Formats: sequence, C-alpha cells, structure tokens
Amino acid sequence: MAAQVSANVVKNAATTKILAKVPPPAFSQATHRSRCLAQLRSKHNGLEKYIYLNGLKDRDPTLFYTLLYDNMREMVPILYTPTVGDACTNYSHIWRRPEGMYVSIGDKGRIREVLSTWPNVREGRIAVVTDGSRILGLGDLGANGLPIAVGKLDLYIAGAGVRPSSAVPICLDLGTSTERYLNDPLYIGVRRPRPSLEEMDEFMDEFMDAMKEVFPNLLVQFEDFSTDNAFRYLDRFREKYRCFNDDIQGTGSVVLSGFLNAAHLASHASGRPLSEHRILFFGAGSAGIGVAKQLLSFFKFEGMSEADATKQIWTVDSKGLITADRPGLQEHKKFFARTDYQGPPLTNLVDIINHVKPTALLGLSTLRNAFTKEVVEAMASHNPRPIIFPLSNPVSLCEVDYEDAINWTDGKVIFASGSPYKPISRGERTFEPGQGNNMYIFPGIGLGALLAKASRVTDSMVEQASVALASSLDREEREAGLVYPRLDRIREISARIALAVVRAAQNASVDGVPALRHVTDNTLLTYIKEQMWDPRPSKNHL
Ligand SMILES: NC(=O)C1=CN([C@@H]2O[C@H](COP(=O)(O)OP(=O)(O)OC[C@H]3O[C@@H](n4cnc5c(N)ncnc54)[C@H](O)[C@@H]3O)[C@@H](O)[C@H]2O)C=CC1
Ligand SMILES: CC(=O)C(=O)O
Ligand SMILES: [Mg+2]
Repeated sequence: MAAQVSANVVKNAATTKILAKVPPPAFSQATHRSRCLAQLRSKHNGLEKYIYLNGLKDRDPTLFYTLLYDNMREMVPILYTPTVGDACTNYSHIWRRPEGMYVSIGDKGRIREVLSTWPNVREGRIAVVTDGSRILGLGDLGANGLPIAVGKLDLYIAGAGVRPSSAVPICLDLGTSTERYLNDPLYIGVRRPRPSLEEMDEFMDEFMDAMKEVFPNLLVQFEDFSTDNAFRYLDRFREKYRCFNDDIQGTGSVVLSGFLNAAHLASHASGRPLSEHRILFFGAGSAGIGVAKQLLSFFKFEGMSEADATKQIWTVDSKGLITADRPGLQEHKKFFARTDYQGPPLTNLVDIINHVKPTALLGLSTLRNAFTKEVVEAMASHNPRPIIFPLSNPVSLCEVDYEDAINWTDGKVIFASGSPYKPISRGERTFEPGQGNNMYIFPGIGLGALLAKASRVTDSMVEQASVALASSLDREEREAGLVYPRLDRIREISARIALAVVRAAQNASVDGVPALRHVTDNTLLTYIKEQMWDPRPSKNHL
C-alpha cells in the first residue's frame, strides 16, 4: 500500500524532495513484511515493541493487520496481555497520537456532540468502552486505560474480521483515585477524584443514550470497570442496549469452555462423574463471580438443578472462604456464600482446599504466586489430574507460573492461564499450556451479535458461544490434551462461535435478519466468513 501511494505522488509531483520518498526499485511487500518483523524483533523489551507496532499501525494499517494476522502468537502478547498492561501503566509517557475517543466527565450535558466528532459514525459497529478503573489486575489507571480498548479491538479486527473503520475505542475520562497519576505532570487525563455514584450514573445514562443515537449500529463491550460498577451497569443497560460486559460474561464464557474440556480430561483420569466436580474460586470480583455463575451451565448440562449446581462451587476472597454469615458481605458475593460451614473463618488456602477437596482451583484474585507449592500439592493430593487455572492478568499478577505447576504436579496439572506461557519440554514430552482468556470468545460474540443484528446480548448467546469454542478443538489439539484451540486458528473459531451466537439470537427472538433464520448452518457459516474483513491485499475486502 505504501508503495502504491508513493508511486501516485511521484506521478503528480516532480519535485526531488517527494521523489526521495519513493521506495527503492526492488521494493516488495513480502520483503517489507520480513523487514518489519526483523525491526520488531530487534527491540529490547515489550514496551518498545508495543511502541514500534503502534507506529506501524499509524503508518500503514493494512501492513500492520496483515502482520498481526500472520503472526498472532508472537504479536498478541505485545498488543494485548501482558504487554498492553505496561502500555497502559505508562500511557501518558508513551503517548504519540490520538487513537481512540476520550469522553470526559466535563462533557456531561454534551456527550452526544462529543461522540458526533468521531469520523464515519455510520460505520461504527463495535465500541470497547472502559473507564480505566480496573485495567487487567493493575488497578485504577484512569485515562491511561485506553490501550486496553485499542488492544481488544485489534483482536476483533484480526480475530473476527471486523473492519478497522468499524472499531471505536473509548476511554471514559472520569478522574482517578491513583495519586501517582494525579501528581504526574504528563498525566493525560482530568486531574480529579472519581465522581460520586450518583454523578457517574447520570453520566453513564447520558453516555449510553448518546451512543445509541450517534452510532445506531453499535455493539458496546464494557471493559475493565471496577467490580461494583461492572455488575451495576451490566444490569442497568443489558435489556435496553446491545451491550455486554467482557469481564463478567466474556470471561465466564471462555472459562466455561475450557472447563468443559478440562473436566472431561480430569474425570477420565479419576473415574468420577462430571457432576461431581467441585470448583474453588480464589478471587470473587467481577471476573470470579462472572465465571462462577457461568459455570452453573456446566452442571446444568449434566442435568442438575441450579440449586444443586450452586452447591458444587465455593468462593474465596481476601478474607477467606465466603460464608453467608459473614457481616457486611457485598451483594455480588452473596449468591455463592456457603451456608454449610459453621466453624471459625477459613483463611488459609491450603486449609480451604483440604476442607473443600476441589477438583478445580480457579484464580481471579490479582495475587501473584498465591498458588504456592503447598497449594498446588494439596490440589494434586486430592486429584490424579488437578485442574488449575490461574487466570489473573497480566503475567506479573498470575497466581502460579506454568513451569511451577508442571513441576509440582509431576506434569499432571490441567492448566490454563489468563496471560500466555510458553510450552515446556521435559525429556521426550512437551507440555502445552492453555490460555483461558476472553480474547477467544468476545470476537465471535461480537461478530455474531452484529451479523444477527441482535437487539441485545442474551445469556443463551453467551452460553452457546462457550459450547462452540469448547467443541472447536481439532483432532490434533485433542490428542495433545489441550483445553483451548491454538491461537492461529482464531478466525475459523470466531466464525464458528458467531454461527452459534446467531442461532442463539434467533432462538431467543432478538435477531433482526429474518432471512438468516432459514439457511442451513453450512450456508450461514459461509456467509459469516464472507463478511469477515481480510487485511491481506489479495483477499476480498467486504
Ligand atoms: N483471564 C481472563 O480472561 C480474565 C482475567 N481477569 C483477571 O481477573 C482478575 C480479577 O479481576 P476482577 O474480578 O475484576 O477484580 P477484583 O479486584 O474485583 O477482584 C479480585 C478478587 O480477588 C480477591 N482477592 C484479592 N486479594 C486476595 C487475597 N489476598 N486472597 C484472596 N482473595 C483475594 C478480592 O477479594 C476480590 O474478590 C484481574 O487480574 C483480571 O485481569 C479478568 C477478566 C478476564
Ligand atoms: C482479559 C481481561 O479482560 C482482563 O484481564 O481484564
Ligand atoms: Mg478485562
């Protein structure tokens, strides 16, 4: 693309200065892609790589997305977790150019006007919206949270074929409670504490109303709101607008999917039925409780009632095992609070494991190395193949490193982490970790919801997305004992998830394209794939 543009310039202008910008005669796109990869690999750390890629996207978006498409395993950990965490933390310092929209608390009363400044509002299809109050597990980063929205949208573009011009990254700049940013002369956001709940509710009501008016075809993905607000705004808006919360629903869906595959492997080893799985959640925030609620579907698939399914789940927060008799328990923790434990508070994780005897331990706590050797060994003492999913992001907050989990279980662990780990070789064997990250699911949910023109995102759409992901492993991946498919296949997988989401929307009568109801699954899948934007120049751009 750069070569074509420059060639046109040469035709129309005869100045040596412009001629000097023409690529060399032997220029080829293929060589240039290799050159860009070499430049990327020459950078010394993740943040430098992030800055390089960010510049490349600005200079030549088609080249950037082609490279991303062809090098998902290498580039996703830079543009997304873990490195996007560094990018967010340091965003005010590495900022180069506007790459998304800020809607500030000062814009209250004129949000519609602000949103209308976005170019091509009619093309807007997916907005990832964060208020920066809980970016990954890194806390309140305020206006520095924008790169998480940009990174998620890059996954929509590369992983589900959403057109770049349809992607709308938004950071709500509402202040921050992080002193260090308020005192940083380079801080990019408004310098004020976060608003009261009342003021925030007014802002959010106006924002969502304006979004619908300005971007009539948009799906809103709420991302990385602090836990209370994540639940509150999902409840408040889910029936009224086409929206979902990625940390609650996307994470729930992706973990249900990995758990479906993991539970089969574990039950095969133990000989115990699927209905007897016992799941312990370490961390009971928006992600922990969102996943726990979604895992009720696992027991439901085994024919159990919701009440019986709830008994198979235990939750732990910073004060220990969550029991119903704990004074002042937050609303979102009540559903799974245990009523069958009366002893002194259980605060030590090994004691809790020995009490619960879980088959699975899921970490969504933001507590680095919380799954110590003793914890992992306790899990292995109760299970021939313990399921251990340390899901906190980025890697610096992960509950246990893959290598430790392998060593401490003698390779028996069934493992998936939120951020990526590399495979580990032991003699003849190679152990390959799963990545239990909502990045596998939200591109497909978004694509399906858009193509169905769904008026809202139902629980059944989220659940069916999960089932589609779980069943998307190919034979080689199953034989390798994986619980998630490999990232290189994300487009194929997103198309299958989108198919399941369209069907679920139709079954729930929230779809808006009657013609798609009567086509076969094969025809629908072909249609979905045809709609996916492909950055590679030789492909059809729809
Ligand atoms: N893998 C994935 O796809 C996703 C991962 N996450 C990760 O999940 C983590 C949690 O996110 P949220 O639920 O929104 O955060 P949160 O801050 O609301 O929840 C954290 C939970 O961990 C508990 N916790 C903190 N310290 C603890 C300790 N010492 N012992 C026991 N429990 C402790 C807290 O009490 C709270 O219940 C983050 O690191 C986030 O990156 C979130 C969404 C998706
Ligand atoms: C993956 C993700 O959404 C999170 O860590 O918040
Ligand atoms: Mg998130």
